[in-house]
Amino acid sequence: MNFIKQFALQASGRIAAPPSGHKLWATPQRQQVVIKSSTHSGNGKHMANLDNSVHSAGIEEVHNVPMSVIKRPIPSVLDEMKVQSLMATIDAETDADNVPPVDILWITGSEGGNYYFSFGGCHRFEAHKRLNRKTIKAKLVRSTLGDLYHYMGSSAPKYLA
Ligand SMILES: Nc1ncnc2c1ncn2[C@@H]1O[C@H](COP(=O)(O)OP(=O)(O)OP(=O)(O)O)[C@@H](O)[C@H]1O
Repeated sequence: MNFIKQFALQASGRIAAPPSGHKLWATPQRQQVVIKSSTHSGNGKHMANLDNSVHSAGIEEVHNVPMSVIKRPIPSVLDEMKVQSLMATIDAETDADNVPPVDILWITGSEGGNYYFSFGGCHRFEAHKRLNRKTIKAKLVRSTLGDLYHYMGSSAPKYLA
């Protein structure tokens, strides 16, 4: 746990905190998953230049985040054709890098647990889910409960522990 706390403490501001390479993830349930991160896509293209949201514009590091740790509190309204099209793109190994990483809000709870919230990227998320992908490419946007309130209003949790 000290190792994980080190990551959390080092992180400040809207940056992807962990260094490149393997990262040990902890969920509130204390599950631990080793995943890989990189600043480059598989074919060497620099992902940061492909599609930056306003939230992740300054973040270059891309992580393979386990789908199972991502909370999506707001149901998606989906365009079925777009989901199907994205599934085909993601499934075609050579085209997969055309799909940019989603943004994930990373919040550290008051007792040190890590929480990963996602609001946009509805079609990319759904496509990964239907393809039974275990992970999704994402940029981690260091966030607070205040940021969560911005998305969820009074439905936002008052604390995360
Ligand atoms: N076959 C495809 N269909 C749709 N988008 C694709 C496809 N291949 C690559 N992309 C890229 O994937 C990204 C999809 O992002 P987009 O904002 O359109 O949807 P989303 O974020 O997944 O869902 P939403 O905007 O509804 O939350 C775009 O950058 C788009 O260029």
